Amino acid sequence: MKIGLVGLGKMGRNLALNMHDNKFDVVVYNRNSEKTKEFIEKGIEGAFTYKELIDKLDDKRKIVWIMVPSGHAVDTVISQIKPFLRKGDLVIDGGNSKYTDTIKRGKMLKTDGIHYMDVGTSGGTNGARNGACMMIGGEKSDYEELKTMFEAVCVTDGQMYLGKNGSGHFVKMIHNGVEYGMMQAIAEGFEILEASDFELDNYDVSKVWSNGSIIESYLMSTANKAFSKNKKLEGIVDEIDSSGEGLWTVEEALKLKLPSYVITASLMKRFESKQNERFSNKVVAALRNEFGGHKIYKK
Ligand SMILES: O=C(O)[C@H](O)[C@@H](O)[C@H](O)[C@H](O)COP(=O)(O)O
Repeated sequence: MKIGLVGLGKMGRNLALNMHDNKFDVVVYNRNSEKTKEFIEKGIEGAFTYKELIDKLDDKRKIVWIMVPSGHAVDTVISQIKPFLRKGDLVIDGGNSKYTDTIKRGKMLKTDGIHYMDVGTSGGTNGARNGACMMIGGEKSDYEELKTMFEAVCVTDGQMYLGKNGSGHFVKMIHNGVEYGMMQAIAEGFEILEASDFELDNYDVSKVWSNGSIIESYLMSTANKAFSKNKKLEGIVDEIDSSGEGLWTVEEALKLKLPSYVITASLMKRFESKQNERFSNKVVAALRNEFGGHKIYKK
């Protein structure tokens, strides 16, 4: 099995290295050819055009894994690779696409007999490199064909076939809604600690909470990592970006008329962060930077 990986951003590059370490043949393509050259220097096969990429894949079945930002970029890649694909080939979207877009793309590709698979990928940049969590939607037979690869690049039990096209991205979207709420709760806790007169050390508190407590978690360890570098998060501007998944989760809750207070409030906090100065906003911004390499604004 040979995978053509499109997009050598922070997630794509780590996933390509992870596949390569696990002895899966991977051919990489990136819009900016400098990154492709870096990979070729590391001994990984690269391509500089989509035609070259697809020519280098197995004749029996071309498998192209897209790791580009959600939205327009995914449609652009699909439209550019499609002329080189044939009936039975497989396109995988490993980004954070909106599940409704995934369903539309799957249907559109199906008219030419091209298979589509959605792989919601979690675990941040470190996960992509050393063992990710993947939420997978598409045809079961495609999943079965790729199962050994999913098992190799994910942590144990960290990959799951969830059902038809869209289900992988749907589950990842809700995952991110939960992520918003959990991060916000952690951030508010630290804001209250910070305002108390106990003169608490954020690093110490996040450390003890990371060892045996009920709220011990990947996110708490991430907070501990951020505070180990900067106990008071000095210099971090308290603005939090969002790439869409929280908003889509809230839209879904509204559509289903389900009261989802925490996730909705967490999303509102992000919007509010663009207007007010709050320590809790710095905490969420620092956590996103730690686990996902997302930009933080510095004073
Ligand atoms: O599970 C993960 O590894 C993260 O969720 C990852 O996918 C990314 O860091 C978020 O998409 C950021 O989302 P926001 O930009 O909306 O905070």
